[in-house]
Amino acid sequence: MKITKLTTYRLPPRWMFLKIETDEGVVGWGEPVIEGRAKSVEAAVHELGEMLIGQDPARINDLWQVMYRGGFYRGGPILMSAIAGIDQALWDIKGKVLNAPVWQLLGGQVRDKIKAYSWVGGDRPADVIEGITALRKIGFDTFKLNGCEEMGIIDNSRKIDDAVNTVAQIREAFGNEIEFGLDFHGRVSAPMAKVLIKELEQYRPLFIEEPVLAEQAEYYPRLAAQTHIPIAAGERMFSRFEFKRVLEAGGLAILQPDLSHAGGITECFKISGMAEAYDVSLAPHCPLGPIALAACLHIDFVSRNAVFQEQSMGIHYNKGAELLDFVKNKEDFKMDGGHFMPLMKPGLGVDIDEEQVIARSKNVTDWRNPLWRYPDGAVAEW
Ligand SMILES: O=C(O)[C@H](O)[C@@H](O)[C@@H](O)[C@H](O)CO
Ligand SMILES: [Mg+2]
Repeated sequence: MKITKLTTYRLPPRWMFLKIETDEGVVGWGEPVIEGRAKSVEAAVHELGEMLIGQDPARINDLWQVMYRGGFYRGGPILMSAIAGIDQALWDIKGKVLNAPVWQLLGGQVRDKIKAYSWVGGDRPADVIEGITALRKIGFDTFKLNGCEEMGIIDNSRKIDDAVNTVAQIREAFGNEIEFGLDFHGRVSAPMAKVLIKELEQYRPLFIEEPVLAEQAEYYPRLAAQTHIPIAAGERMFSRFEFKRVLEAGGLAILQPDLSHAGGITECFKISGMAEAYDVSLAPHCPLGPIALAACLHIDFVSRNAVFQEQSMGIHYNKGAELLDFVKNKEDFKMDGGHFMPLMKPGLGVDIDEEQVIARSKNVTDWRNPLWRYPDGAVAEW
């Protein structure tokens, strides 16, 4: 079998799908994208595609090494997201050829179901509580919310109180019948993270995510040393060579590699094994579309240290398309009591509605993340 064509489709809300065709008619789908830089990743996919045309799609490990090591300059969000989507599509092809779901090819299930969590938006505590109440009705009991708005490098106690007040009201409303992670989203400097974490300790959030930016990862062990709250990060780390450093330094209790940013299934399966060796859990990052989610689920079902799975149903970013809009077999993303069941169809197990993809890929507006500024005009971390 030989790879014959790569076609990319940029789609609402901020996704990109990749279709890889072969000379025997077997097709694989992937989701290479970095939110806000879809066109850059699209260019990278087609640059890397030049090395794939005519190659045997079954040789995933070799093709991965060719794409990664074949370039003198490597790594980073754009190239690793391009490799990720191509890798997902190659695993999709392999599963279809061998008539088995990817988790079966990776050694079979390690669990029967995986807990899902849902984003809950809202700027005021009342909105957040309303959101959680609605999501509980459809089976979720685990949530994630932004831990704070923009936060000055050194900010005042009112900003801290605002952030803590939301969390206090959530605990007040629901006690410990629910759990929630707080995503600091890299918005917070190390000194402010120290203060915020200290004040939040008493409310026992399930985890605190990206308490500081990945480029400040040396603070993760220091912040972990001051708190009992598990620290999570990983969505802005792009290969096992980056994850190696944070595992070695310690401090992270939860690794959150993104299956569409960190080199795909091949790379994230290795990362999950590395994390297990350090007794660190895995919670793949996934605010994206159905192919990215499927890739996460295949890793969840073969990684004992996977603990919960992010998914984007109803996420505040999904304007213009919802998680399963481009999927024919919506029922295969089976949920039971806030847990995903395994995808059973061959390959990634996602049946893409190509007609819809083609139609909706025409004149797509490119999503950009907001550019925040402090009151004094300086750029703030979003
Ligand atoms: O944890 C999450 O889902 C993320 O932090 C998410 O909010 C961002 O990755 C966003 O997608 C960036 O545009
Ligand atoms: Mg995050």
